[in-house]
Amino acid sequence: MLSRIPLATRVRSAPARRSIWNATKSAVFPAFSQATPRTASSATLTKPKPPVFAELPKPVPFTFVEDTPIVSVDEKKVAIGWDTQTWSRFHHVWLRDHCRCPKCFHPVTKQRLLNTFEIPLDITPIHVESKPEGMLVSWPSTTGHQSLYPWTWLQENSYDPPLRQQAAYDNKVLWGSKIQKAPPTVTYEQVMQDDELGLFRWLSNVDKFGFSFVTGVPTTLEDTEKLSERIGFIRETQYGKFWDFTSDLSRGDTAYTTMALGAHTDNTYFTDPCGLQLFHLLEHSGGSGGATLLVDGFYVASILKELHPEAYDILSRVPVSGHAGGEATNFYRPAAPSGYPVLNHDRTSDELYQVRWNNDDRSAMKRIDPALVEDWYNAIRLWHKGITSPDAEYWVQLTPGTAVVINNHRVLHGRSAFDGKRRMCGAYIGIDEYQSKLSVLTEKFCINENQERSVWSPLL
Ligand SMILES: C[N+](C)(C)CCCC[C@H](N)C(=O)O
Ligand SMILES: O=C(O)CCC(=O)C(=O)O
Repeated sequence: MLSRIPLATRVRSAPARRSIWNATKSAVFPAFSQATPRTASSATLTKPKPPVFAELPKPVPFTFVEDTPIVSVDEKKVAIGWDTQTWSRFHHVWLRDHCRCPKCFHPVTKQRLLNTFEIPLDITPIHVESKPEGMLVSWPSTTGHQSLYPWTWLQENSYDPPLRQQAAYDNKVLWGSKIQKAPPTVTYEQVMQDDELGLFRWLSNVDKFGFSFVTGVPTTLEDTEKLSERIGFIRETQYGKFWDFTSDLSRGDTAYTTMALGAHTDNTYFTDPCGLQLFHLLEHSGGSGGATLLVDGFYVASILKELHPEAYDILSRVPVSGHAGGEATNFYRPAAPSGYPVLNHDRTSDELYQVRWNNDDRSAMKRIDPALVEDWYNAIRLWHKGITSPDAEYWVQLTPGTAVVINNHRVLHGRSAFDGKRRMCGAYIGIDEYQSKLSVLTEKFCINENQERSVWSPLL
């Protein structure tokens, strides 16, 4: 029974997650069997519920040291003993390059002033001292250069070993169709408040769940545009800046028809697909359908990784290109001639950070390795079964006054076919603008409590 799965499975370490899925693998994932794709009519349509606050992100506490740590120096590195089991090692050249005294690091612009390339690769400290406020390093120099590194900063930036792999405020929660019971929601009034706490709750929802509703939005283009701009400036594209669209094929895209659109992410034809996508249904009269579909791509990917690791690997390796070619005056395709994989991972942490999937906009696979063609088609078939499974699909009927913002790098969206007059407005926001606003609000409410950004900020 699906009900045995917690509403939203907090992403913890893989073993913990695996134990949840192993226990219910057969019961939970008919998705990868012969599930028949559903339309909104076979789904239980719901309307967004009253506000559900995701608790604000709590910083992962540093392992504060009882007394000042032990430091020891060899010819290449400084070793710091946090406790008898935990040590970090920092190369001398790395430490010198990361000095943040006002001569080496601009205190206002937070930019490096030091000339990295004048640091001798074999530089070695004259003296290293463990002090209550941090590690004090004295360097060979005519001016007696000293660097003081705070202990929390050294823990944050420890790379050998990484001590804080997971970003201190990364609290992603993967979800399936059961999210419908308590979808992340804030109110327009909260979001528009001057103190920005409501805005932080909204973006914390998006950071955690990949989407969030906003209820009580005035049903006007102007107010919806203002709501979008609370996050950051709107990204203008070939579809315009703030869009107001309907099924008139005014643009060369099936979004401007009454057709159903399967779960997809937008802009797979851009090198940098938009980060957030806001939708606000202004009107739907004289017809039915047009329900909105949301699917957590990270959730489906983690199940695929569990059940079909070989398919997950193919989707993570084989690049796919896309195009927007429906208008004579423009033609879009990504900078990488082969495109980008469906599943994209951070190069060092291997964390999945972006899903790119729109089978309608996919271009001819003319650069695919012939040896991978059959495996790739098998892999996308498994992916399709996952994103169209009853376990993953969350269908919701938007109504005027409730907007939804979606992280287009994680959550796929779609809609059921419709008839009648349907008018949707919304906007794209770049992923960097979204993450910048979230970082600033995290600093304000979780790190600095409205203080000025320190040169030792964990964000730098
Ligand atoms: C959102 N708006 C209606 C303006 C444009 C929709 C573009 C849809 C396009 N096929 C894509 O997947 O990016
Ligand atoms: O019309 C809708 O509800 C969504 C359209 C869509 O998927 C898009 O614009 O990308």
